[in-house]
Amino acid sequence: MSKKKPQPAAPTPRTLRAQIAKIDRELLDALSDRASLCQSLAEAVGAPGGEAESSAAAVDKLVEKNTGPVTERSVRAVLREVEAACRAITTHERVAYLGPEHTYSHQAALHRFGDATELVPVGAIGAVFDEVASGSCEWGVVPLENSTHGRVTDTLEAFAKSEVQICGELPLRIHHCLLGKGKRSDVRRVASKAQALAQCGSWLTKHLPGVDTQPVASTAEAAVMASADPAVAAIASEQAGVHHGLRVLAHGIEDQSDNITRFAVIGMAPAAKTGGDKTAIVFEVAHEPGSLADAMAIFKRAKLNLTWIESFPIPGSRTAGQEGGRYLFFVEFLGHQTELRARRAIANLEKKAVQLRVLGSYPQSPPID
Ligand SMILES: O=C(O)C(=O)C[C@]1(C(=O)O)C=C[C@@H](O)C=C1
Repeated sequence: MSKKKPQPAAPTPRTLRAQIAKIDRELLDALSDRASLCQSLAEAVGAPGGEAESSAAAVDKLVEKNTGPVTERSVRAVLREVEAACRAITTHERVAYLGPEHTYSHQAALHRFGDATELVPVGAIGAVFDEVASGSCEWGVVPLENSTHGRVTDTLEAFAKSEVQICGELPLRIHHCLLGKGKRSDVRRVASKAQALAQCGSWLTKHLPGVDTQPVASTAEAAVMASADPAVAAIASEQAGVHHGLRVLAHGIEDQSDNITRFAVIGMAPAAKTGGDKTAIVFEVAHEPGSLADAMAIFKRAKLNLTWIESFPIPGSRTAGQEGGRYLFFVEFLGHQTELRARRAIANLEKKAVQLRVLGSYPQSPPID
């Protein structure tokens, strides 16, 4: 009979705790080393410019290497905070977003910039652009488009008037709740940002027929209103509900379960090329037959793959549908504006366009849960 090999003794809770404490000390040492290297880098190259976005792209790449058991979401949150904490030592950056706290824009800003960065709530999307253009904030976070309801008009309108750049994108999964102080049967009015009301349009028709809707400045603003009046329900995030002491009257009320809003990170400095970039431009073509088709043929010839196209009436240029109205076209394609194909296409389009502005090049980002 063969003798059984003696098994090594299973580690005791005490030794396991000691090993965990040792790893924690190593993590702290590594964090201090990382922060010192960031300080040296900042001294060597001067204050960081478009760097926040390439760091975000580096986090995205690193998250792909995660083999578990920690979830992708948690790994991303930890890496983002490490990044933000180290940046906060060398620079005091401010990020404007559509407030008050607990809007989806706030969530997006936290995802990209972490808790260590100063986040500045403002009352309207246009004000986010103003904060960045005036230099009061280095960055802004604005919703660009939604997978269910399409473009965010306030943002496109602001891009039509502003010189700020898109430096990054951040697609965020959006799950709406119906929130209220009382019961669902108490609800006489549903308040929210127009975008959020539209994303839940079918649900509202089916479950609250005949109840009025009220568009307000943001979903969190609606949560504030609902906290003051049981007859008002808000469509907002669960976090907004928790913050304002509201009950969740219904969960996941978005009409499409895969509801994603793509946010843009805006700033004044262009983002560096990462190799996996997109470029957004806005242009106007002459109001004559074939001019838009000619413009689009330029992208075909340059073999530039389009990822977004949107037409937008120039504010104040005419009455809707009437002859003589002027339109802006927002186009996004794969590639960085410094690459030869993109440079050629932009130069050719500039010759045909009445006006053209490159909104920016930025790293492609995967959706965040
Ligand atoms: O009101 C908010 O919470 C916002 O951040 C704005 C906004 C938007 O206008 O698109 C952002 C994401 C959601 O799609 C709904 C609302």
